[in-house]
Amino acid sequence: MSLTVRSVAVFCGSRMGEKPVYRQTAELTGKTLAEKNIRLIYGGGANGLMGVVADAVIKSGGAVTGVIPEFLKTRERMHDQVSQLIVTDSMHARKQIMFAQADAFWILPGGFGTFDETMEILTWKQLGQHKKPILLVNVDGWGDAMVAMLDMAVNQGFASAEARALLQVVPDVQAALACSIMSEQVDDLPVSAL
Ligand SMILES: Nc1ncnc2c1ncn2[C@@H]1O[C@H](COP(=O)(O)O)[C@@H](O)[C@H]1O
Repeated sequence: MSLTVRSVAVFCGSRMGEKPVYRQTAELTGKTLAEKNIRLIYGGGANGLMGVVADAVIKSGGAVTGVIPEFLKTRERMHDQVSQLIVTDSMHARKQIMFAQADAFWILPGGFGTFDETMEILTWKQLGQHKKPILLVNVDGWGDAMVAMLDMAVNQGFASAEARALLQVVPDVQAALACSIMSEQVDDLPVSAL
């Protein structure tokens, strides 16, 4: 992996959620990515927090790649202002492209789709398919239940502590940015130094 994070895939809700802080964090995420010249990779919709992140990147002059399956173009209101839009023929193709194009993954508040994306990218890492940083931005305790579930799997002997450490929980966007860069540098160390 190179020393520069060039792109971040953001997984988050296709709805706004209940708390104003979710929207504020989505806006800050987009602004931060644009200011750091980091391309946003995301699900390509204009709805919910996903749309808020994309709009904030665009407003701040950044680059956005949206990846949306054909069958979701209407339901998730395909964004028509992104720098690059990739329309896939399946959810699997969407996930694969998002995975391939991202240097790191940030998880913001969301629903079932966000849970699925998080678990898939974490389990791919557990299986040694990648070493990219995964940061769960625990906005106002939104991620507590998911973190508890992961910890329970370790406590009950279904996952290793090493696997649990493949996902980092951070309090805010600035910490996600810092950890993405730090993790990358650790990945760049020769194996003997780890
Ligand atoms: N099963 C799924 N795999 C991957 N992505 C999914 C799945 N179901 C929904 N999604 C997408 O995730 C985002 C966020 O969904 P929320 O349910 O609002 O968290 C959205 O783009 C879904 O298409």
